[in-house]
This record gives sequence, structure tokens and C-alpha cells, in this order.
Amino acid sequence: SHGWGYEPTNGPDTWAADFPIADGKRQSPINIIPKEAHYDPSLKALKISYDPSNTKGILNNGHSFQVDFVDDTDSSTLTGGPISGVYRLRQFHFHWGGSDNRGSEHTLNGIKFPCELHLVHWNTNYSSFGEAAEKPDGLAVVGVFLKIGAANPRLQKVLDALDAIKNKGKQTTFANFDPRTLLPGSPDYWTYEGSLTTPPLLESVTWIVLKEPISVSPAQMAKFRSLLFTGDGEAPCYMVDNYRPPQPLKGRLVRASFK
Ligand SMILES: CC[C@H](CNC(=O)c1ccc(S(N)(=O)=O)cc1)c1ccc2[nH]ccc2c1
Ligand SMILES: [Zn+2]
Repeated sequence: SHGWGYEPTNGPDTWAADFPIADGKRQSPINIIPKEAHYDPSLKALKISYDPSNTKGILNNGHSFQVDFVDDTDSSTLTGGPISGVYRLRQFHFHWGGSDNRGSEHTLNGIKFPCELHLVHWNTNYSSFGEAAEKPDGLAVVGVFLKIGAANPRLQKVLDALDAIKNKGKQTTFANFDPRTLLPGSPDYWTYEGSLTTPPLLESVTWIVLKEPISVSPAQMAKFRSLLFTGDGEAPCYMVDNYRPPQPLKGRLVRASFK
């Protein structure tokens, strides 16, 4: 089994061999302990403005699926919050479990959610996503927990596209989607300095984890779990448990935007 993944032979515990930064000082995800977070009144409100016409497509990349956005202009951006400057939306994707008791990457007081959404943005002080991904302030990822409840109509358009991208490497057209519709009502968040949660695990991410989860139904979770890690013609392996467990905080401060 070549290449990193989430199986016993290539999963998170094996990544340090090829990516020594896996044992670095600002790795993600982390367990968030709200009582140990520091309220920071200087933290601004997040300013999120996305242009649905930037939606480019939807892809099964063999680790998750992602919805990609045109990021050659400042039409879909994240500003404010803990970041300075303008960050452009590149893509969003999810991590989820094989059952409802696991799947999120960040945890809250040790609690795992069944799924976690990541909206990935890059700092326009740099010339491209790839360049920004190498810089300590290059990326900003907004994380949203999904918890089991009523079916979430905002997710349905994304989930309905999954039948067309069942296998690794498959992509299909996906247009006019506003990721803002996936965000919860509350603006409250925790923020800390971390990394990509998959190889190359680059320590370039300002994490912004929203306090309020959005809902997902058991049937909708089953849709996520219908995807395959494997390519067409390979022995099929369901895309589940594509999450890295929490990593050591190593003295980092977690700040809260709320009391
Ligand atoms: C620089 C990494 C990038 C691929 N990875 C990502 O874009 C990415 C984004 C977000 C997260 S998370 N879960 O933390 O939100 C994890 C990974 C990437 C981009 C271009 C590349 N060309 C060759 C290799 C290569 C890798
Ligand atoms: Zn992610």
C-alpha cells in the first residue's frame, strides 16, 4: 500500500516516517478544552464573503472529496477574525467516521463528532496556494463540527453529487454553490496556530474552529460513507475514518472569540 492514507499500514501513526514534521511543534488537529481557552476581546468578527459563481467542481481525491473554487480573484474571501489581510477560498472538504461516534479531527473536551467540515483559504500576500502553504501565516482553515440531528438541506446538493465521484480520481461539474449556507448561526470560534491535518502536514494554518455545530442526519452520513478510497478497478475500500486524531498542544494557546 504505497502512499499515505488512513489504513493501519499507511495511517496517521505511520506518517512521521515520510513526514517528520508530524512530530512538530504546531500540529493539527487538537483537543479543544473550552475552559482552558483564553477569551481574547481583541479578536475581530470573521468576515466571510463567497461568490457562488466561483464554484469550479467536485473531486474524490482518494482521501476525502473536495469542492474547488476559482481563486484567481478576491471574489471569495475570508478576512477579520484572528487573521490580517485577505485570504481566498480554495476548497472545502470533510472528514468523517465509519459510525456516528467518531469522524471529526478536532475534538471538544475529548468528544468526537461524526463529521467535520474544513473551508481552506490562502493568504493573498503570497502568489499562490502552493506558495502560501509553505508559510507560517499562509493558510486559514475554518472548521465546522457536524452533529447528528435533522437532515441538513444545505448539505443535500453536495451529497447528491457524490454518486458521480464514487472512486478516487473522479470529478464532476459542480456549480453555483455558496459555502456560507453550510455555516452555523453563531459567529463564536476558537483559534490557534496549527498545520495541515494530512501530509505534507505543513505548519502553515491559522485554525478557526466554530463553536456551534451544524446538523447532519444518519442517512446523510451514510452518503459520505458510500464513497471509496480506491480507484476504479481496484478492490473497493469504503472512504470512512479519514481523520487524524488530536495532536499534542506543545504549549500553544487556544484563544476564544467569546466569553
Ligand atoms: C500543500 C498541500 C497540498 C495538498 N493538501 C491540501 O491542499 C490540504 C488542504 C487542507 C487540509 S486540512 N485537512 O488541514 O484542512 C489538508 C491538506 C498540495 C498542493 C499541491 C501539491 N503538489 C504536489 C503536492 C501537493 C500538495
Ligand atoms: Zn481537512
